[in-house]
Amino acid sequence: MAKPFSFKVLATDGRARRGIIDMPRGEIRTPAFMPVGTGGTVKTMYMDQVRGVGADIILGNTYHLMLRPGAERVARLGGLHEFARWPHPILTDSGGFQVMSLSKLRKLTEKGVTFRSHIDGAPYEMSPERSIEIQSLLDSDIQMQLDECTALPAELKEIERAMELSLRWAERCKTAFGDQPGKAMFGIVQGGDNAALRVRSAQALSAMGLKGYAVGGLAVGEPQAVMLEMLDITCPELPADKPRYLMGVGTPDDILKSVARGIDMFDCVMPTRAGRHGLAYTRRGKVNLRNARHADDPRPLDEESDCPAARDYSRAYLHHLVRSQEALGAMLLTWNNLSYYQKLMQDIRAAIETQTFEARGAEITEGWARGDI
Ligand SMILES: CNc1nc2cc3nc[nH]c(=O)c3cc2[nH]1
Repeated sequence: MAKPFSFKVLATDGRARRGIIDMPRGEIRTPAFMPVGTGGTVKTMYMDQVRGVGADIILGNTYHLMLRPGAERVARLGGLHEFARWPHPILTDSGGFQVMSLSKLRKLTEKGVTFRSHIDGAPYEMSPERSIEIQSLLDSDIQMQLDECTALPAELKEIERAMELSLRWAERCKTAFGDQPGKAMFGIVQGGDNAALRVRSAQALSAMGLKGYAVGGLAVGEPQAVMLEMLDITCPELPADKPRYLMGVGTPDDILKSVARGIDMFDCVMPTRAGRHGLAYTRRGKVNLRNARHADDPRPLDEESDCPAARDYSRAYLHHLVRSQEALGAMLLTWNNLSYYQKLMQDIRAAIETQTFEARGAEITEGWARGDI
């Protein structure tokens, strides 16, 4: 019998929580940052490196994998962990968000979404049941419900319609998921920027007794203040003994402020995407290696880092690689960025354990403000 899914809060500091999720494929130290592994790969990284920077779990995109190479094919080849050689936990999103942001000719009804692939125009339909089936074929450890994320700003009645549809789809996903020992299906709170709808969504999902809860419908272009206000409203309505996952977030500053409001899990393409565009995250803020000011700078990004990409290469060399569009440029900067994000999470976890989260957060923020010397 597989070890059941469990979440324990080990320490709190204000509303911030230090916890641990225990699953058959390993433990997830929270607050956790999940590197995005869109098509079964964390772009430009070997999985050993992803593990090496301290990631306990990665995110896989159902939409991309169902289109190519196909969920049934991945299942025939032993599942996503085997396919991508990542033996630790994987969370897959449901695909709904990517359908609405990437696919063509999409139509959404009570049944689900129909759409055409952005790759070859082939027609697909995705119901809540099919989304869970695909995530199970991928052998995903944490599966997300199919939902409808409303783009903001939106009319109140539109936000309400999508929130209520997402609740009905949560019930259908819970039924379709059934009882997969050692795995979890998370619900997703919707409700846009409306407090009453957020509360209704969170309370209805909490009543379903799910293993974890995501806060969706945010990081869709709204100001940070609106996102944080929605967390202030939503988190208190979710069970304190279950993980809370803020989807698609975010910058290091977003993460600090969201942990302070009770969020335990994050995913964001920023560190990986920025790495491919010549941007480095460091404890002194962001450094754009495309900038000519780095052309003769012999210093590494951060001499104190334990990541070779940050410690062993000059800015001049990184600038050269980025300007010449050498693959190694994207590789080293992605490595640096993921290492920085994991170090940030490690500092956050340690600060909560020692009840120094607020002070540590202020120190980290000052480091960014000091800017890159
Ligand atoms: C990058 N921002 C962002 N990525 C998201 C992914 C999501 N998936 C499912 N449901 C969501 O509401 C949702 C919201 C999101 N915001």
